Amino acid sequence: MTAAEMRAIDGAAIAGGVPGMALMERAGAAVARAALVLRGPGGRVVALCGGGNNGGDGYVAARVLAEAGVPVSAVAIAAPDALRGDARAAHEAAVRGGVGVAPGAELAALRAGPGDVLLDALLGTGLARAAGGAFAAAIARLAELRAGGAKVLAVDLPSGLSADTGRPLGPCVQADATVTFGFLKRGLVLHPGAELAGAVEVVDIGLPRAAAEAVPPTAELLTEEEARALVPPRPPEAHKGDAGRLLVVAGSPGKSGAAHLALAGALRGGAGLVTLAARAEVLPFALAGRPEAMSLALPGEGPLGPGDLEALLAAAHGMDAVVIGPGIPRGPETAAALHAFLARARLPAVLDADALNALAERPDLLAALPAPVVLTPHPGEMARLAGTTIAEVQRDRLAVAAARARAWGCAVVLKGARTVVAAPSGAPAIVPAGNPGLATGGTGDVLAGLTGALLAGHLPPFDAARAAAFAHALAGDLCAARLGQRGLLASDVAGALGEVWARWGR
Ligand SMILES: NC(=O)C1=CN([C@@H]2O[C@H](COP(=O)(O)OP(=O)(O)OC[C@H]3O[C@@H](n4cnc5c(N)ncnc54)[C@H](O)[C@@H]3O)[C@@H](O)[C@H]2O)[C@H](O)CC1
Ligand SMILES: [K+]
Repeated sequence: MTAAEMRAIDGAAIAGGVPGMALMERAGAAVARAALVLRGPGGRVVALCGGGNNGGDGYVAARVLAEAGVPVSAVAIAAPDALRGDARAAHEAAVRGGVGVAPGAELAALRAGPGDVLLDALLGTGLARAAGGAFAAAIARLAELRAGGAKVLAVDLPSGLSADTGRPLGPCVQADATVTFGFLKRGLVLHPGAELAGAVEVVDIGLPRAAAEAVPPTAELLTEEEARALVPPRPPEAHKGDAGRLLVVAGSPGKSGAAHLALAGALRGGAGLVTLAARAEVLPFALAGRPEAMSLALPGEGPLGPGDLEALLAAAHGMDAVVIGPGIPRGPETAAALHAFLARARLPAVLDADALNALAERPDLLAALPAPVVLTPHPGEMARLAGTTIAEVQRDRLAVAAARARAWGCAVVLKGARTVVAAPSGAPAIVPAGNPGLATGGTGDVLAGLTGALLAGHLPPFDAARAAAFAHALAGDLCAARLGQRGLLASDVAGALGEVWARWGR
């Protein structure tokens, strides 16, 4: 959920007769429970409270702990007389319940260490700008005390983190754990928010189902079970033609490995028959150790261009899907040739790497293609295709992927930490698997081949893209567990796809 979506659900719940104070009570009680889990023997709890409802949750948690006899106090980072509504009531109840509330000025004198828990109830989904003044000072103090051994428990989300993008707006709390209310916020799943939040617990605060259903999600977290369900089991009587025929156009001198890895991804991805089309000099290296693949030499030399069109169309005959891009020889003539090929072959296609770079000159051509297309850009390729910068792409990966998928009428797999998969309509999916070990040469080629294999197996493009992105990330996690992130190679990831299928019973 985004902050606005949470506000809408909250509003619908209150309009539907659930008092806001009841929500705040459950939120605060859940925070109190989590604080007891984090607290060490004899530890104290201190709630640092802001001026909105996030602060109100902090006051409720402090009161609940005081009622349970836990040593607890609060620090008012926003002056209590400026509090309104439920937050004001929560503060008053805390004071009545015996919670000592110190003014923000006393923050510098606050002591906390091992065993103690600091509640970050400064700012939640109401964050509107970078924290400054007393809020920035409180965030800095939390970091100092955490360095001294105290634990930080974030209320709803680490203060300073954008609930929508996963990026801090300015100074931001680093938490050990976060208790979030009702639904995961996007920012807790996307990087770097996922690290800033620590261990995230989603708690039910009694938001009615009807209130939640009134606000359809605009992003989905893809679960392993959902990804698995996208991949159909093989029918008992399957033959290799049913499993799909895939054409892979990949590789050039110096980049024959890209073709090799795309083939590995395609074969381990379960394509029934895989054919590589590449310049003759690429084939011996690309096919080495891959006797399962077939091949076709593209006559001519240099960049792919109009001269390759007839040979590629002949190769595409009878195929179910095509992967184009990993390591292809590219020149100014390549974009038009690829477009002509896709327009005439009318095959579901995965476009990766240099095919994307070629099309960056004419991304408008994508919208008019006759068959479904999956694009698998990394942030640099996306920036070129979208005519923007990498920083802009990374600032809001979900929004960029969704907007480009809509504009180009394609499924888009925006690779990187927390891969995002978007379709021309509907909510984009976040893939909560994968690790930095996948940031190594060739893993993208494996993903392109794998996605092509699923497309060739007649999965709709968004399903193929989501299943492939999850399976690939999970294979990367299985490899990292064995080899470390540093030791992981792209070819290991292709091999580990087999373990993913075995785990999924596919
Ligand atoms: N989702 C729910 O159903 C429930 C959520 N609860 C909690 O409420 C907060 C959101 O509360 P809200 O009052 O809208 O906002 P905040 O407390 O996050 O912010 C308060 C206030 O602070 C101002 N502000 C914004 N940015 C800054 C800044 N950088 N520095 C200083 N002040 C800033 C802004 O004007 C805000 O109004 C949610 O996260 C949950 O914790 C409910 O308690 C339970 C139901
Ligand atoms: K917070």
